[in-house]
Amino acid sequence: MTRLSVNINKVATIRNARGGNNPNLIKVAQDCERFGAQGITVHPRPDERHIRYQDVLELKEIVTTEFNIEGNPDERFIELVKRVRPEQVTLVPDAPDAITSNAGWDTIRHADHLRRLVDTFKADGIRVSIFVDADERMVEGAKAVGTDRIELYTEPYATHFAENQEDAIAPFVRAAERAQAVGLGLNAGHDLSLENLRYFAERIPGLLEVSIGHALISDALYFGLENTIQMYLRELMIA
Ligand SMILES: CC(=O)[C@@H](O)[C@H](O)COP(=O)(O)O
Ligand SMILES: NCC(=O)COP(=O)(O)O
Repeated sequence: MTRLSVNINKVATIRNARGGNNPNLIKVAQDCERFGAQGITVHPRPDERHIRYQDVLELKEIVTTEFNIEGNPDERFIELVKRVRPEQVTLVPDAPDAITSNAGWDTIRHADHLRRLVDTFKADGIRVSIFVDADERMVEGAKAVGTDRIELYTEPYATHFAENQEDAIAPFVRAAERAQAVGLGLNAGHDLSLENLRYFAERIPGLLEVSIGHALISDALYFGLENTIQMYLRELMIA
């Protein structure tokens, strides 16, 4: 079964627009869980433009499903994650000024750095996932540094899905098969949506978790949060 982790970055974006506490991030996280989400994902960025470091500390107190913290492992991020000890940390190679995540790690070039990070988080009992492109060499590189899981960066899939679904999914199937062959757990995320999720989940072997934020929170404007989470869960309920 593929689990749904709701990324609540965009809820914090709206809250921060007015400087107050509306919408209340803590309540939204609790409601996501109540409505069926099997995890909560946040991606604190150095400029705290949406999730603040303080949010992560407060969320740790109330999240009862899987808490997944994503981000670029700079010193502040490492310290935060080790303090919070979420179920999972996802390492993402974001430039500080990137509008959003736009690539996976080069797991071969950065092998030593990644190995040290994996070791430090695993020593605290935190499951580690490494964000990678759908490239079998990068999957093998991730395995070599000792990570528990990888997260496939799905933006290229989402972009090409409208033109040619089979071509869009093909590298992701190959990467997933490689992950299975080498014994890596598999997550996926970025730009997954009601349009492209079922096709992806039906074809990707061993898909353990998807984290979805931008499209899901946007859909919630039209369908409401509870309905929207149920709609995404239905897309994942496949034989
Ligand atoms: C790691 C990843 O794929 C991203 O999707 C990220 O979590 C989204 O970040 P923003 O919400 O800042 O675009
Ligand atoms: N890891 C991906 C994630 O958390 C959400 O990405 P998006 O759905 O906001 O593109």
